[in-house]
Amino acid sequence: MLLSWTSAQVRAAEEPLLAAGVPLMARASSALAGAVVRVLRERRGAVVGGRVVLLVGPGNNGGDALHAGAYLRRRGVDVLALALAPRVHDEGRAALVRAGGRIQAVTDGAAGAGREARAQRAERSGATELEAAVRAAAGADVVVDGILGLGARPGGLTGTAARLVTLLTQRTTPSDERGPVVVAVDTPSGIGVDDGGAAGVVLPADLTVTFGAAKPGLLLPPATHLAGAVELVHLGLDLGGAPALARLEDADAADLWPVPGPAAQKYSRGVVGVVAGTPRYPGAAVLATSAAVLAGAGMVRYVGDAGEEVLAHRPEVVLGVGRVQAWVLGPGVAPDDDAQRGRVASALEGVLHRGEPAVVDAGALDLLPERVPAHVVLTPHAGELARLLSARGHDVAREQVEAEPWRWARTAHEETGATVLLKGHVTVVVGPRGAAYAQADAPAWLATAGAGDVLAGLLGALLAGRADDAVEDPTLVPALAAAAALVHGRAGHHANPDGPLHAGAVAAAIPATLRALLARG
Ligand SMILES: NC(=O)C1=CN([C@@H]2O[C@H](COP(=O)(O)OP(=O)(O)OC[C@H]3O[C@@H](n4cnc5c(N)ncnc54)[C@H](OP(=O)(O)O)[C@@H]3O)[C@@H](O)[C@H]2O)[C@@H](O)CC1
Ligand SMILES: Nc1ncnc2c1ncn2[C@@H]1O[C@H](COP(=O)(O)OP(=O)(O)O)[C@@H](O)[C@H]1O
Ligand SMILES: [K+]
Repeated sequence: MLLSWTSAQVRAAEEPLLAAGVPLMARASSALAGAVVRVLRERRGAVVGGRVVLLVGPGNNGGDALHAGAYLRRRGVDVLALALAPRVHDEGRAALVRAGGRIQAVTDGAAGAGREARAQRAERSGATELEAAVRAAAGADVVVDGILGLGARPGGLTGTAARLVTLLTQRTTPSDERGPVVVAVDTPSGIGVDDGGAAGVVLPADLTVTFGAAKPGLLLPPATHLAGAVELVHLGLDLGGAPALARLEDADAADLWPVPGPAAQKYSRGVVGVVAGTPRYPGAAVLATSAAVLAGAGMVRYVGDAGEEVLAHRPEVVLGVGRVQAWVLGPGVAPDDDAQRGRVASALEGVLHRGEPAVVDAGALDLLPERVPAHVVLTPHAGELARLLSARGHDVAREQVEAEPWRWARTAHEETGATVLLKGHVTVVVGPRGAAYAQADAPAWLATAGAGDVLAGLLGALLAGRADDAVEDPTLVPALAAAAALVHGRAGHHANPDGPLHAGAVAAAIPATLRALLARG
């Protein structure tokens, strides 16, 4: 499991070590230098003679870059530090200079100039300086982004740093193999370290070497897409407490998946009740029931008017109401289908009285009671979440939910009590007691009609299989929801690696995906 802690949690954990004189920056910068050495070896087969440009900001993040630069210089690397702030880390600067590295102040003349003529002169020479800096960075083997880390204020890069990064990103395209490899120090500079925002311009990294612990921003969109591969350097911090945000890996999902023992029978394995689809939209009923069957439910009951189509595709499904361990409510339920909405409402009533876990999706979301227990899982996409929150007095649009998925999923959990699984390229899950997950397991090809119905059925089977545990321990529910998102994403890859997908193929890939996952886990 990949765990992340907020900047405040990381700083608090660093404090006692710094007070005890533990050389955290030396540890961080030597690990950073080690990562750059590996990149140089991979890129050019040798370290000596490699060209590294450091982008250096005003704080300790720049200090890390400068100390790493000193180390690299001693290994025979040509190191140029571009100082993008009036003052940079004193010891780091001295170490780099002692090692024979070059340091160059960069201004772009746009700030602080006095009279007009002087300002124009400064602007001209600043522009030349900036242009030369961009050329040097674009021509390097590796650019080390040490402008800002934990100390980044909201709003992103400003001033010279912003202008340099803008010009550099225009000059280099990520797919250009001749362009520099970008290694970010701790975080890509200017991201929202704790919320994954990217308010201003950010230099996309190929690799982020992060210190002490991953930060939530490295797991959340949009910043996660700017971080590249994330390498964690352990600094020996005692982080204690709960992480802010986690990401499940295959072994975690395997641990959470119920595997039948020899005494299993279909009822003990969990019955899923599915209220989905209508005669006009039977596809959602077929996909949700199929996914529940293929994910290994003991039995699937279908409730609704699309029974014929469901049976034509999945003869294993039983029609009609009966006892279930978990519900899947809402896929393909149209707003004008009073009969199916009535069935959803009565299932939800049962959920409140008897307490089974339930997945509340699509057409069931607007039938959600005011408050529900955490073993009710909402599975909206951003538009549906915006609608649900707007109906409860929050003025929020789809784009805002997409920009800050964790924040709005948290709000929806607080408003409803439900566990909230917010779908998207990164699927964010929020549950009780601060439990939160960000899963990025799916190919973008999964953004296809019906894929959400498959997720709902798959999650329903998992909740039915672990219904007692889910009710007893509500903090387990978000982990189960995250595991379902992981399996769903992996099934997308499995169904057609790197190619187009249709939802039926994703459902069909679930058994093999689970087999592979359980064999590895
Ligand atoms: N503690 C340790 O020993 C260890 C720390 N480590 C390293 O230290 C990093 C944290 O260092 P840090 O606290 O110095 O913060 P950092 O991100 O370098 O920047 C702060 C400076 O930037 C400025 N500034 C902020 N936003 C700005 C903006 N938008 N535009 C312009 N300026 C802006 C801000 O100004 P101020 O807000 O004070 O006005 C301040 O001057 C951490 O990420 C890790 O790399 C590791 O070595 C492990 C051991
Ligand atoms: N860009 C993307 N990359 C990966 N997965 C995505 C992307 N966009 C959407 N998804 C996933 O595809 C599924 C789409 O679900 P949904 O929007 O409910 O579609 P539908 O209602 O048609 O079934 C969700 O599981 C979502 O997480
Ligand atoms: K950085």
